[in-house]
This record gives sequence, structure tokens and C-alpha cells, in this order.
Amino acid sequence: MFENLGNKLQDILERLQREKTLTDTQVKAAMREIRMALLEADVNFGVAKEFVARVSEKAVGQEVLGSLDAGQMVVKLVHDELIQTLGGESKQPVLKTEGNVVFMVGLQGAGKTTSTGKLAKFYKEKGRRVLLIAADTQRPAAREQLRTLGNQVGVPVLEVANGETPAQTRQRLNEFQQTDFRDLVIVDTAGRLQIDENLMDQLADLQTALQPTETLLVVDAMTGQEALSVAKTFDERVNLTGLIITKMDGDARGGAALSARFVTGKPIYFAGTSEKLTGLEPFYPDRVAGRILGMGDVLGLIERAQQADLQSMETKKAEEFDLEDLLNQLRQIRKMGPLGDLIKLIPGMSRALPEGFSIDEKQIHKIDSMISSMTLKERRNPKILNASRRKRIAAGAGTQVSEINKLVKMHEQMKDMMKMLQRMSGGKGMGGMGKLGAGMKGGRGLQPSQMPPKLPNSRR
Ligand SMILES: Nc1nc2c(ncn2[C@@H]2O[C@H](COP(=O)(O)OP(=O)(O)OP(=O)(O)O)[C@@H](O)[C@H]2O)c(=O)[nH]1
Repeated sequence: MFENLGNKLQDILERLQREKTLTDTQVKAAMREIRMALLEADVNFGVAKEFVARVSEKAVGQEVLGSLDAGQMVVKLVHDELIQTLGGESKQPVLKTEGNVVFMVGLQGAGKTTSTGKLAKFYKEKGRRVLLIAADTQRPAAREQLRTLGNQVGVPVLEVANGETPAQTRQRLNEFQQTDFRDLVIVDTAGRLQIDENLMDQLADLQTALQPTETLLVVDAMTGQEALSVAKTFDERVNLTGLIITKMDGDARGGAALSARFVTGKPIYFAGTSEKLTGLEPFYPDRVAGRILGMGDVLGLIERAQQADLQSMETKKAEEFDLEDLLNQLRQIRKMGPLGDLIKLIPGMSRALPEGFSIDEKQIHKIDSMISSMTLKERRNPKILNASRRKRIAAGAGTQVSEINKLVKMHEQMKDMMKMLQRMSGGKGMGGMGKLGAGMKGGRGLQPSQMPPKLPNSRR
């Protein structure tokens, strides 16, 4: 997601940065290109127009033209404007101590049921007592899907029976609460392929009965900004409070996320980043803007590392990090999401990597079998592997010698990455990184003032 847009914006901005000073004509030309790049990424026309108008206006107002670091100032303006377009400050549902009811609405296939399961996991891990309600009576399989997700997360699921009235559902919820009190109830409602009156009536009735404190529209990023066209109708009938954008891990162009705030007027609370239950992240406009401009997302990386509970990394020094550790960590990291995504969170990496770069998950399996075919001594110091050992290990793992060579190289790169992270944590290992994250304005991400001085070098 955002890869094409990011590359284009970075190219335009890099060109500006190479100039000593900027003329009015240069800035205007760049703004036209930015607008084109946004439109090609399927961003709403009005959003693209306003985006460029605001950056241009500020560029004039701040007397960028003629100033010495004009290019860098434009980068900052674009970065700031991206943050604003994505919603400005990160917003999250405000939960009370008890009595929280979250309604999940959206079109069929948007990812409602999956996101309901993910939210249950997210909040359960925050100490909430969650109950799920499977209210999708249109599609019996959806109730079964939610039951399975509930089992996986370890939260109960109350299933709405066919023909049950909203008042009866309320009654059953009250009875449930008396025997097994829950402070957060998440309701997976019925979806349709298209908006239909009957569905809206049903949702509105259920809403009146259950009185949700949050009503979240789930939208599919792969559908592009078109996915947002339903928001108005949903909002008119059930008063949306926020959005969840799913399938941000796909190759969607970014139009939905970038247009969402402008088109719907609602904040994006969460982004779905995989099919797995762990694939849900609170949405941070500043971090996403940083990723689009190739500035990475160090805080996102730290959070994932912490969640993966990378115990040995806490104490290991980068130089000591060997293939045995890599094997253990890979098994942990795989729980956290695709490695290709993690690497792109490192500042500068999205530009440094070859176009279309991705890590095949099968590749990770292969790495696992390659390391498993080595002796402990070799895992500790892979540089001792001579040609014949590399050949035998490759055969044992069902792969080529070139793959073993790549693995040894990747190990070195990982050590470099760790060195960088450890330097940032003041040499305290990954354990210290949490303190760094917490120290950064409530861990909300890099602020514009903390931007790297230049955009990372392109693939020149
Ligand atoms: N890659 C990816 N796939 C997702 C994500 N969220 C949901 N999906 C997939 O999208 C498909 C549809 O998801 P569901 O949760 O069944 O959709 P729904 O909106 O509940 O659909 P109905 O119950 O039919 O209304 C499933 O295959 C999910 O695994 C995501 O963030 N990333």
C-alpha cells in the first residue's frame, strides 16, 4: 500500500531538495506533479486539490521561495499536510470503565467479522472483559466464523437467533451480563453487497435496542475511495463515530485511507494489516505519513518488537546476535506479521529496497530449515561455513548454495539493524526501546520536528 504514491512523492521532493533555491515556477510544477500522483493513487479529487492548495499557500506564506533550505521546507509542508489529510492527531475510541458497546457495520466482505475478532483480541490484551455478539443473521456462516474467532481469542460469543427481535437480544444480553459481567460488548452486524433499506432498518432497530457507544464503519482499502461512498448513508442512519480500514497490507493504491477523513468526516481508528487476528493496528496519521515519504516508522517497529516479546534481544549486543538467535527470533517475529512489512518500517528502507520488494513467507520457512541444518557452532559463527558445508546444508534444506550465501549476508544486515536500534535506545538493547517510545510525546510517533534532515537517498 502507498508504495507507488510514496515513490512518486519522494522522487518529486528529492528533485526539489537538489536545488539550491526554488523559483515560483519550480514549486508550481512540483505541486502539479503531486496532485497527479495523488489522483493516480485514487485519492478523491477534492482531497488532492485541497492538499496541493494548502501546501502551495503555506509555501508562499512561509517564504519558502528563495530561502536556502527551500526543498527541505517543502518536504516538511508535504509531510505535515499528509498527516492532516490522514486525520491529524491519532484518535481512538474512548472507552468507559463499563457499559461499552461497539457496533461494527459495513458492506459484505469488507472485513467486519474478522475485524470484530481482532478488536476482541486487542481489547482483551488491554485487560477488557469482552463479549462478542454475532448479529449477522443474513449469513449463518458469519456467526460460525465469529464463534471460531471468539474461541481463538478466548472470549464468549452471544449468537442472535434467527427471527429474534432486537428487544429480545437486549434481554439476552442483560441476562448474560448478570451471570458473566462484560465491560465491552462488540457487535458484528449483518452486511450486504450493497446498501439496502431493509438492512438499514434492521441496523437502526438493533442500535436503538443496544445503544452502542461507538459505531464503526469497516471499509475495504482494496476497493479504493469507492469504498467510502457508503459512509454517508450509514452515517445518516446509524451515526458513525469512526472507521476501520482493512486490507492495508494489500496492494491498494491508498485512495481509501487518504480520502477517508475528508469524504466521511470520521477518524480512522484502526487499520487491518493481515488476515490474522494480530493484524490490527491503531491508526497513527503521523506514522503513516512518515512511511509514505520513506521516513520509516521506528516507533511502529519498536512496538512490534515489544509485542513479539523478543526476550534475548533485550540483553544481546548486536555483535553477539547469531543465527541461533535469528532462528528463535524469526519464530517469534513470524507471529507479528510479514517480515517484509517490518523491514519497511526502518527509516530509508522503503527506498533502499528494490522496487516491488517483498519477502516470500515460504522463504522464512526455508531460512528456518537452512539454520536447522547447521551445527550449533556454525549457527554461532556462520562465517566459518566453507564451500562444501554450504553445499551440504543447502542440500539438507532443499535449496541452493546461493540461498545460504544470502542468509549469511542477511544475518550481517540484521546485526546492522540491531546496532541502529540499540544506538537509538542508548545501548540498552530492545528493552530500552520501550522507554524511547514512551518518551516520544506519548509514543505517538515521530513529530515533524524529529524528521530526518533529508529524505533518504533514492535508488540512484
Ligand atoms: N489481507 C487482509 N485480509 C483481510 C483483512 N481483513 C479481512 N480480511 C479478509 O477479507 C475477507 C472478508 O472478511 P470478513 O470478515 O468475512 O468480511 P465481512 O465484512 O464480515 O463479510 P460478511 O460477514 O459477509 O458481511 C476474509 O477472507 C478475511 O480474511 C485485512 O486487514 N487484510
